Amino acid sequence: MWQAEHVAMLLNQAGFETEIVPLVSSGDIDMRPIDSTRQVGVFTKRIQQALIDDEADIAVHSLKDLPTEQDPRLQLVAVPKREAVNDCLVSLHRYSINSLPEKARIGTGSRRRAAQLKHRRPDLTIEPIRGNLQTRLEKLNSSEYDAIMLASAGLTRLKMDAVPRVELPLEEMLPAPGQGALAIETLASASDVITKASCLNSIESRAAITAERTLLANLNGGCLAPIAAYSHIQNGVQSLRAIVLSTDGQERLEDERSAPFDPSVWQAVATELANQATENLANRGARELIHRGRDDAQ
Ligand SMILES: NCc1[nH]cc(CCC(=O)O)c1CC(=O)O
Repeated sequence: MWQAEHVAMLLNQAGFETEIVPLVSSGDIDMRPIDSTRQVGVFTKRIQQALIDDEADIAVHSLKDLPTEQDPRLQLVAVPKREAVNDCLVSLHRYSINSLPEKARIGTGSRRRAAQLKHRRPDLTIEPIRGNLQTRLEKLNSSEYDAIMLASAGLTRLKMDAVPRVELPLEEMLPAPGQGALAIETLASASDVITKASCLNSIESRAAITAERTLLANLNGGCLAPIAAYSHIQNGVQSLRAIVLSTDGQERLEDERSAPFDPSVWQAVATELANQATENLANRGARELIHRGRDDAQ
């Protein structure tokens, strides 16, 4: 709802009228772990269906939740300027990764977060956790966990500034492809809406998430593999950093590269960065790591 209202506000500022169509996704209702027994798109399918059924003109998603495979009936029209991309560690004691007590129990359902944490602290125990932010924070308070890991963007959007959190630097915890960005989708045939919604696009955020998501798609990672990627543009240069890990965090492959950013060919630059990173990681065994991770989960 925050995301939809935020986008409505941006559209209003651009002079367009909006109406919110509240929807509930299967990912909101079904509290089983999000694993390979479930389909992709648990947070986005219901919202996309509203476009197809003409219940809504514009879909607003967390970009991180949007599968990389594009439904041909739909179009990713805009990526607004990205917010906080990093993850944070939430605990009553404001632990950092280094100061967590020996063998602490950490709540996360993300293999990417678990693997990066275990890489630094093999002694920690990872426990699954699901539910919206409020539910997860209640579980922390009832001391089922010593700490939980969350995207900072979620806490910031919900103005949960009172929650004791330690921001994790990108060197310790690289985010998921698309983390902290929103995705605005429409029907591919809705040219009028496409023209209006395009004004919300940030070309730099779009270029960054394109590099991250192309890498994810190239590696066939889906949303479950321990793959982290972060791209951004600074001083006319686009950089891409990517990490692939084994689920236990013991093995870790990293790639970092950059290229001059040119807005007129942003898509080619982003794709080329991702393709080169993929090739380098694949040559070092990334596909095997990802494959093994899949078997671990079954
Ligand atoms: N389905 C989980 C999800 N999808 C997007 C966010 C956070 C906000 C974002 O990354 O844009 C979250 C929660 C989390 O990872 O803590």
